[in-house]
Amino acid sequence: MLETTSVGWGRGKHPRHERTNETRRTKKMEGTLERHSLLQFGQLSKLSFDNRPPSNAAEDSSSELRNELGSFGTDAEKEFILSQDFFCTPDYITPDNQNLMSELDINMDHSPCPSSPVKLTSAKTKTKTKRCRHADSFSLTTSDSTWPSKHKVDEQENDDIDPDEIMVDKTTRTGYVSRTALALRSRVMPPPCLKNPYLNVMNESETATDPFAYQRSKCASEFISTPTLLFGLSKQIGAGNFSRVFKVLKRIDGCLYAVKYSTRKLYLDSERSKAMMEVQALAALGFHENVVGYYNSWFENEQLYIQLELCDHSLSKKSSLRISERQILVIMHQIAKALQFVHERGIAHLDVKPENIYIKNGVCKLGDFGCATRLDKSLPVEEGDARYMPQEILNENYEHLDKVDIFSLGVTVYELIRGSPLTESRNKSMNIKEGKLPLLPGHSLQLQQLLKTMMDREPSRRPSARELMEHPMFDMVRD
Ligand SMILES: Nc1ncnc2c1ncn2[C@@H]1O[C@H](COP(=O)(O)OP(=O)(O)OP(=O)(O)O)[C@@H](O)[C@H]1O
Ligand SMILES: [Mg+2]
Repeated sequence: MLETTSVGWGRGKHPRHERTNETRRTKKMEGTLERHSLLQFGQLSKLSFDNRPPSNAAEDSSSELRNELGSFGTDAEKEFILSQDFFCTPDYITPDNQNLMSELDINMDHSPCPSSPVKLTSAKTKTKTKRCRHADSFSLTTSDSTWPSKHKVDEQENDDIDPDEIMVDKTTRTGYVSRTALALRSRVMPPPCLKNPYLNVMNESETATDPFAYQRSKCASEFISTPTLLFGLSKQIGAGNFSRVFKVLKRIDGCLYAVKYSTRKLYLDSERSKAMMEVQALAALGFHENVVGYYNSWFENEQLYIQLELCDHSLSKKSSLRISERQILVIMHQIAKALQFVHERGIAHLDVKPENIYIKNGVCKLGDFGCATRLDKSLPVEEGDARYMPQEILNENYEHLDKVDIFSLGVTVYELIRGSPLTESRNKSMNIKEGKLPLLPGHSLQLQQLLKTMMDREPSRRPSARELMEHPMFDMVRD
């Protein structure tokens, strides 16, 4: 069995006992939801910034999702409808006739905010504090019109707080901390603020030209209201070993996204830092059409949420279908492009497999950067799914981490050609790891030869992603 081949894999993202297809199937069947425990409106913070407009989410209309949800009938299906509770308040459908502007007017305090607050003792100055505080809470309500009434009540109850508690700096505006902010902070546990280790690999000019660098660092320290409230309708579309993925509608822009969240609660800083590696890798990489787009991430209720570009499905859906050689070449070429991009930024993916390759409008996107590490071995190596890993990784030889991805892509393509999930037979998987591929009837010898090289036992003999891209086999699919 495959497990026997994965000796010494305890450190990986995929524990040995969770590697079997059976377990995987069972996991994917888990449609029930831990309902409201997530929405405790506490312990949240914003890690990064919405840094790109959605590329196409708008075209996938919200009404489509509403229709899909509306057609659910059975109890099992209703389970999924309940998943809406995950991401939204009970009024999860934004009323069509809402008049946002007039609501803003009602909340708006037109009084000027004092530019330099001073210690307030008189009734008059107390009023000033109130005004300023109103202005502050206005900014919250504009960004989140569904700010829970529970919080509003809290604020009113706190109305008699001694201004001394509020004015932390008596002379400068920058030192002003509003009551809203104080109330928020009392419920917030910010994530550890770390330097992005994946960004170190970029040369200075690349970092300097990162158009979002400023916003990222600025927003890393910002607190916002419960971010899941920003999302309306939702429906589970995937599950991994430690995560679930939802298709969600973002209220404010009306676009659909995928939001992945960790099923395990991350109580320790070390656990949170580890989970954050995935978003740090995504953020450091930036945009590439063959890499799943990253928008935002945050901690809420000790779970990490990642807002991603929504794709149609993963390639694993295709592994039961017969795929033509041309389609195979398209997939290989597009993922080789993604790998070239990732490797050039000094990063290895280390979990390339059909489940982690998504299709959107016919374009392949590499996703799930939960195992991403640096090629220079300055970060810990956490290997992906053992079935797709070459022997050297199992022997903890990390000299050629980029070639690990090439090997995994070879196995992925081999699996797609076979049309059935990889066998868990030890003998067969050992043969693959040795580069001994059985003949693949109906496919060109050139393709089979290429796969054999990609899965060579000796990593240095495998082509690099760039070499792969330039292979003449791909001439017919190059755009
Ligand atoms: N952006 C997305 N668009 C559409 N579906 C997605 C997206 N991200 C993830 N999925 C679906 O959710 C599944 C699980 O996601 P992902 O692989 O990121 O989770 P994971 O817990 O890291 O997985 P594992 O550790 O088991 O590899 C994917 O196989 C895919 O089917
Ligand atoms: Mg995955």
